[in-house]
Amino acid sequence: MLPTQAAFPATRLRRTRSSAAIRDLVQENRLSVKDMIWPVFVTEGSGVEDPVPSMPGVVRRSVDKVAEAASEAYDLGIPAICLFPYTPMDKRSSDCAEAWNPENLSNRATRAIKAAVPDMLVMTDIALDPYSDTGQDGFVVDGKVVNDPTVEALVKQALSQAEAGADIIGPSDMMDNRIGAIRKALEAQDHHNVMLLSYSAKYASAFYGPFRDAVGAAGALKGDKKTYQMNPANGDEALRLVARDLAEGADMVMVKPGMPYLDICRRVKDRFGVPTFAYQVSGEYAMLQAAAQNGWLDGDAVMLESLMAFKRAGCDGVLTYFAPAFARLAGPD
Ligand SMILES: NCc1[nH]cc(CCC(=O)O)c1CC(=O)O
Repeated sequence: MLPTQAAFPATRLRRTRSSAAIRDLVQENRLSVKDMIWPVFVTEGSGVEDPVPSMPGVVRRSVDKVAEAASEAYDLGIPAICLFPYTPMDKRSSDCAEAWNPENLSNRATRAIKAAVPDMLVMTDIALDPYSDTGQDGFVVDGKVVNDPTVEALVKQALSQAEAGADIIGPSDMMDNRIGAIRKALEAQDHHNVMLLSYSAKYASAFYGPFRDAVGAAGALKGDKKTYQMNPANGDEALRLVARDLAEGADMVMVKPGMPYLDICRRVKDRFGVPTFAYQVSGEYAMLQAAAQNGWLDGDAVMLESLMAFKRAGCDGVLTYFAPAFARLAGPD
């Protein structure tokens, strides 16, 4: 409800913008590194920091370097890291068995982080695209991504991640019934406190391009992901997906990408009042960084403004490649 405002000059809305002190005092939202999850790419080898060309400032790290980066991130105040593996091509296959190998990159990185910084929250990704020879998030049969056999595989993947010590499991695959199936399996195996942060409203977006380069899925991917990821034209459908995932046992939900979908963030937060995250995805990061590198935008300023937009849209937190840069700029709270 908007209060009735007196007419000018009794009301001058510029009064509360007239100094830095008053602007701070009436500021509605604040950014904190405590609300950030840092996505990190993991690759084979040791001592490796391999730049991702389409994401200036982002590298793929070998497991030892991931553990080192996790310690530094923890010291910067970053509470959570999300792991994405660059699986070697010879370990990608049509049965995607590497996805639930206890010794796969993601699981080794989880254990290494937990050994180095036990209090860092580790989030892992559920989907088959880093392990498949098709670049699709599920099994492909007769040219179609099949739902139910994929969910069986995702359950195995989730259990192997929980065994490795993941705190938060993030199903990004967009199959139907995966949250319920994973939750049931986690409970049955006594992983009662493993959290599910569901990529509930994940759109079939062109903003994932640099990510697919980073995990080596771009070359393999034939076609698109439109039979499972959402149509960017839809909003109501996002609410149905969130409602469904919560009913199946999701603890937290996500909207992805972030900046072009802030209306969805706001609707989800208002409607459900559950922990709501946005993923400021690779393409959003890439376009801001590219413009900043060209001197066309002030990099720090647009980083801060874009991150603030998520808070204003109602998000409790954000997955962002900017997490360390933000932390260095803003300092711990
Ligand atoms: N399951 C795949 C996955 N998990 C996270 C992202 C994108 C993240 C980003 O662009 O930063 C994707 C890409 C896709 O769906 O093709």
